[in-house]
Amino acid sequence: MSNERKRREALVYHAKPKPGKIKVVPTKKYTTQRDLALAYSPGVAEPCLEIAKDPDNAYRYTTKGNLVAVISNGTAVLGLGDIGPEASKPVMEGKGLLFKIFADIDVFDIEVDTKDVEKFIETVKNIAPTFGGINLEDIKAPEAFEIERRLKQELDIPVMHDDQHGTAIISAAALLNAVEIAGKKLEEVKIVVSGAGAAAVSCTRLYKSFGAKAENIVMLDSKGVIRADRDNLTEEKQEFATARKIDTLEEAMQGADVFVGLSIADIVTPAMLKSMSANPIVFAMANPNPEIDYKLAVDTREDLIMATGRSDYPNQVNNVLGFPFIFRGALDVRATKINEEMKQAAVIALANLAKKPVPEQVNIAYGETRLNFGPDYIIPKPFDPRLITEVPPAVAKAAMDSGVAKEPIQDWERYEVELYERMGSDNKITRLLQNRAKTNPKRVVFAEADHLDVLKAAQIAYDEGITIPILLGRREVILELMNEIEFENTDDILIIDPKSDEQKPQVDAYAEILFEARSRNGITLYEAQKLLRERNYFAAMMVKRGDADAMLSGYSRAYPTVVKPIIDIIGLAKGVTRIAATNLMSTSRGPIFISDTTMNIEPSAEDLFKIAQMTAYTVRMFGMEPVMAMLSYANFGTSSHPNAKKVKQAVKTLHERCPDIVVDGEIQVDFALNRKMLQENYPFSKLAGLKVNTLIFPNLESANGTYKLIKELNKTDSIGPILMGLSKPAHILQLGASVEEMVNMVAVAVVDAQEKEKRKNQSIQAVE
Ligand SMILES: NC(=O)C1=CN([C@@H]2O[C@H](COP(=O)(O)OP(=O)(O)OC[C@H]3O[C@@H](n4cnc5c(N)ncnc54)[C@H](OP(=O)(O)O)[C@@H]3O)[C@@H](O)[C@H]2O)C=CC1
Ligand SMILES: CC(=O)C(=O)O
Ligand SMILES: [Mg+2]
Repeated sequence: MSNERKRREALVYHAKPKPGKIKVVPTKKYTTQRDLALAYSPGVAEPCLEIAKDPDNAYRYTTKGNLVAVISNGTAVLGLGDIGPEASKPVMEGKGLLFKIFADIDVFDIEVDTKDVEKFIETVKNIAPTFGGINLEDIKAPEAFEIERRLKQELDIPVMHDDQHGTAIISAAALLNAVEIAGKKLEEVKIVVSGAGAAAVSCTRLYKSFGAKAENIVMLDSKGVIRADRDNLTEEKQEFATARKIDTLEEAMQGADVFVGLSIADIVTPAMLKSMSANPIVFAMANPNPEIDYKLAVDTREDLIMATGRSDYPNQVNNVLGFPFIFRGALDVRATKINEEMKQAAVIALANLAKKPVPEQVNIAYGETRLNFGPDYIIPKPFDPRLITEVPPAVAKAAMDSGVAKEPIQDWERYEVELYERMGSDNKITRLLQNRAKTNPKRVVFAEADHLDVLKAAQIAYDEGITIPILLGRREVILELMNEIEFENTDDILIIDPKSDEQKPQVDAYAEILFEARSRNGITLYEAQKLLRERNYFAAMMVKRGDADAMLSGYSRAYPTVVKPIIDIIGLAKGVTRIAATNLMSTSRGPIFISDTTMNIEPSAEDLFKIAQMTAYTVRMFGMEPVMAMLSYANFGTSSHPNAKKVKQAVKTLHERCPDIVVDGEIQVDFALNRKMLQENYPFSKLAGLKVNTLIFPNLESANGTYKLIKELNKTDSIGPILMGLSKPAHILQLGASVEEMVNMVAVAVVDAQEKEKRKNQSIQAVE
């Protein structure tokens, strides 16, 4: 993708559909007059009075305990420098987003228009009562040191300058591991630190606390090596001044074991890398562009252990891995500060986590086959779901042990469950799906590629490495639209117009195949030729013949007109009598599959059994184990109506023929989703104590209505309908689907193709 396109994409992302990245969402009911009388006057006076009596009650009655201020004056924004408070807002909103998605912490971002240290401190102190913690961000050195020191001293809530300590914690964990992999000792390695600002000073201090020796460290600022005999050094720079008589980065790098970059882009040359010792460690952490380009560095030396602050290369050493989890632990024990013990505990927790076997989910999320502790994996990945249960407890425990926890944790097991459950609402399923698709991209034929949004989806999926698209439609229209959206017409992308003369030989060949298969079903060769000029028939035949791996259609046509060619040409998988569809909803309690959302109007007990079985197959395709409720208006025999009995029969068949599927019913939806209700009333159920993730509805109206209701009311992401039961991957888009929905469906089609390839000779029936 060109830099100009990346630039525009970033601007559109921030501008549309609403400007910015975060919003405030009420957490209490507010529908009735009674609710409002509690939420606001007169009811609100009661918690006010309680807090007036004892300010600590703010933690009980308000969001204070889970609210962090991300505060900046915009003087050192990433590596962009002093760009001012307004210009820093996208970064601060970004930190807010990361706090929320990784640790469920709410954030107000605050941009303060002053460079005056005293005024800044006063502002933060004045607003501190609102917050449970203060995250200082992108404030330049040396002011950052004084601001943080004073605020820590004068406030009784955790205050952390993220660029100093977040960065120090992550890079220290990475350094401990990198040194071990390089077969060296931290006490002995020669370290060059480029930058003498907030991040660099704090990182170097933490490395020293883990054993790095002052005499082995050379630090540089914009003027060169910080020598002890240099004039006008700040207190912090004096702390790291070297006695060596050298001036330049080039000289400092000779024979060095470690380079730590927290300065600006592109100041390290290949020649400098070559002059370093064997197995050198390079952390080029300037953002957004590192001190040396990742590829240039790894091409220069094979024995290099390389990390950057970026997410698009291995070893992202970025404070995103730290601040959400450090604050989570600190807030959860109401720590009055974030002290050295807590930081060191976070370092050790992170370093150790990188050495543990990586869950498959993380491999999938990063499109890796196998992440293993080693030169390309020295630190956990930010999307590792174990971070939330490993780092905050370590930080919380250190706070308790060092006496700064006002509310110590009593039950660690329960705390771990709480931490885990906080993460239910993120969109990791979409991420998982797209990344799994990327591991082995497939050729997807887009039957309606002459529609702008379909083409945009194909472009994104292609850019993301999910698919190699085959574009069906009028060639000149497709080319014009491609030009409009700067979708480069590369050699690997096929454009096919089944109606064109050029395509006639292939249409005729496909028609022969259809004619041969269907001539005894009343189809003539002429009719077959006519059908094959129709794009859905053509696309389906491409998949059938293996000229494409999957097809996608339905954006501009009614469902039945797309289903028919798919069934006619591709046909059902072995053992399947009817196809069905499931929708994956991303809900606040985690992902939920809903079936059958589009195909079977009034399924029989046998149909319900098959729908459940096919859905279980699809759930597993997403790397999850199904925990399935067979829904009804009745619970376990409370009604003898045939509708309830039908579900009961389907459950019986499932229990008999598919003992590997965790499934039960007939059950009402609230009992299925509310673990407490289920446990209290039906403790014998196979679902008791489990988190249901799959709902099989008794008929089409209820399943279809429910998924659309959830989607519209909650504005939840929905992936699907995912067609189940076909012999080859074909998926149907919702009429007028959004580009985002279509990209997800491309990923579904690709993953489906990967799975079908894997199980080539197995049919769904084989699991019976
Ligand atoms: N990966 C990560 O997680 C993080 C990365 N960073 C990155 O670190 C960098 C610094 O951030 P921060 O410490 O907050 O900013 P500061 O403004 O506090 O410090 C910047 C430092 O860089 C020095 N510098 C500027 N030019 C050069 C040069 N040519 N050679 C050597 N040093 C130079 C400055 O020198 P002088 O003192 O002379 O002005 C100053 O010491 C940024 O690029 C930022 O994106 C920061 C935090 C986290
Ligand atoms: C990552 C970060 O905080 C920075 O680059 O400033
Ligand atoms: Mg920063």
